[in-house]
Amino acid sequence: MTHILHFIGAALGCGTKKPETLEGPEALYHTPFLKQLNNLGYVTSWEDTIVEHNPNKIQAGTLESLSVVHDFNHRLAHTVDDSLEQSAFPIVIGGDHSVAIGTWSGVIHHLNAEGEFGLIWLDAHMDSHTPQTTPSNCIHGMPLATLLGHGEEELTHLISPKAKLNPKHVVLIGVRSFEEGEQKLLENLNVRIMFQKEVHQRGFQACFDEALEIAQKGTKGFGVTLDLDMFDPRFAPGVGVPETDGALPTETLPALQGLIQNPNFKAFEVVELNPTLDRDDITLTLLQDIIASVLQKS
Ligand SMILES: NC(=[NH2+])NCCC[C@H](N)C(=O)O
Repeated sequence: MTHILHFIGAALGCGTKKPETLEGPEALYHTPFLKQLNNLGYVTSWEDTIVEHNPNKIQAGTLESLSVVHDFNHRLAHTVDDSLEQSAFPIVIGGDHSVAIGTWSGVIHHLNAEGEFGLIWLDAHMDSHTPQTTPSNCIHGMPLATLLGHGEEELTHLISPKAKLNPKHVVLIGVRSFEEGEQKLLENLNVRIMFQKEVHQRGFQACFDEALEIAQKGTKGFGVTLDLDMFDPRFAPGVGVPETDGALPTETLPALQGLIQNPNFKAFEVVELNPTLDRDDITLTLLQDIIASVLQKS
């Protein structure tokens, strides 16, 4: 199967107190990575970069930035939808993790799969706060709750007035930092959470295999959203909210290898690259290695 890959930059930073995540897509854009993928037999294009519109200079990492995040995600969702309409495979490059609201709302809307889409959330955090439970007021701590239908209607009802995800098709892997409010929400919803401790015990491959089952059973397709802070900070220093004792690339990348060949896999997203915090492009290089693994044909 020939895949047309659409890279979509999601240059958003106002969901976090360290808004330089909006420089993430640009950092990848300026590497020869896409050219190298064309040599691998892919038809690749950098489709678009969605940029943040913040005319009133609202401070990043506050609840007031909700309108900026809404406007941004509305445009992102339509871009992702268009991409799928052209039978391409969207690869979204963030941006802070609140871009997930736009990416997955767009994919799910396109597939007409509200409540019938699987999402694998690879992250050190749960990102499942609502404006009522958030300790930081940062919207990048809320995207999963939003997609599950909890939070401000402006975001939960993006594109269509329905919850995008059914908790039974969602799984988190790598969690090791969270607060009570978000934990309660996910536990009440019975979402499968694989804490990093479980990953250490069972190995990433076994966890990911189980996640694939959960995300594909009874769904119209699935996606993967990967927050670079899932990794141990030694391997991904360029993120805003690093957490020690994270995943190892040597264990994670082989499990993602060739995922593109699964016909149920509809889109991929990598978020939270903050180039100003990176060292020697370690995180930028890891991001490319991750995508290359997913795209590796056997
Ligand atoms: N996408 C992220 N890096 N999220 C980190 C969230 C950290 C913390 N739980 C908060 O709500 O502020």
